[in-house]
Amino acid sequence: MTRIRAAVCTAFGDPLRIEDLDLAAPEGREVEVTLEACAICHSDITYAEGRWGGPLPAVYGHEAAGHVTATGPDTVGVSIGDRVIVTLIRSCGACASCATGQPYICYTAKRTAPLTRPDGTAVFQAMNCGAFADKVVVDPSQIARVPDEMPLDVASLLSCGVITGVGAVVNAGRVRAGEDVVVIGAGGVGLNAIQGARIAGARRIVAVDMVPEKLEDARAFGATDGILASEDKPWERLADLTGRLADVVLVTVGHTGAYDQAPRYIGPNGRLVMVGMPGNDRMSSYAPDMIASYGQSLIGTKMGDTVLARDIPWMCDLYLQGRLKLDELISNRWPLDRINEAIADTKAGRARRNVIMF
Ligand SMILES: N[C@@H](CCC(=O)N[C@@H](CSCO)C(=O)NCC(=O)O)C(=O)O
Repeated sequence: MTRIRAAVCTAFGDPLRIEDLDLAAPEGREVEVTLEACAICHSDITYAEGRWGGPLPAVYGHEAAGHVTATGPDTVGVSIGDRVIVTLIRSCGACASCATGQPYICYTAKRTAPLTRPDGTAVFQAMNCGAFADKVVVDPSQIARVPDEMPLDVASLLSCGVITGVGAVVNAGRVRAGEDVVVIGAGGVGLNAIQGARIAGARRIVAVDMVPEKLEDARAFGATDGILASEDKPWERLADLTGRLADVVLVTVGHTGAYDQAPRYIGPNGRLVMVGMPGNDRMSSYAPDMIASYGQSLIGTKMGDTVLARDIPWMCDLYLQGRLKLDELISNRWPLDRINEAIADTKAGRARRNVIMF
């Protein structure tokens, strides 16, 4: 058992409270990772506001990186000192999802409960991580090694926003060279979808956002064009710009309004890739006859359909070659004590990624 400092949610919607907690020692194959950085993702905010439910008290945070400081008695292939990212993708390796190459939708992996208050009260390790804390204990399936040349604050972004955006394009959307791509939302995930489309060789990459400055950001990450979502019938601008509808449309924000509009941008045989996750029970509507008669597909994706052992090495290489922008994604670094200010800044839509440094 180790004493850690963590940001704890005690009531949905309230500021997180910095508390000392006890973290159990790693059991079985588990590993303890001392964190250097954890970025704030909109999913942390959705949980902290109660829009996805879940037990309380809880520690959120799931986009992290650090180095391994302890291993369980049965851990294999991981050494103390390894520099790793920590993700929420916990996979058992044996269920139907894992056996068919989809560890990102394994829902059978054993849940651990390593967190307690000093008085013994259980604290929920949200999203399998609880990484708004200076240390975590996680399953080894959740970690991936990163090269020594890669700073860990930058590496932390790979744990969610980058793999979700790039993976949605490459793994889920299967964008091919020469296809036209629309990315709705140019925030922390959308910018990565945009650079994923650039890496995949898309012809036109059209960013759609409510905020003009975000369309400028989008261009820096590879967008060829931008459409202001606040315009009347913004989808009509697509044909003006490119002369055709899109092959692939990605919704990267958790807004049902964006999902309602998305099919308007898709051409015959096109794919709608659903990435952003609205709160529970939020609905969108579609015209099924159009989707059927134009042979279109709706594709849901969690964590960019990422297989860590396959995808993290190539993304690290692309970063080191200067082809995957990561440094540019970090807006600010914050100490854990100021996490509520960092969350407010993320909620205000000002930041690409705010990173908590331990
Ligand atoms: N509506 C769902 C929760 C949505 C969901 O799947 N959230 C993801 C976080 S997205 C990462 O940015 C998740 O992995 N949640 C935790 C988990 O699956 O263990 C619901 O009702 O739960």
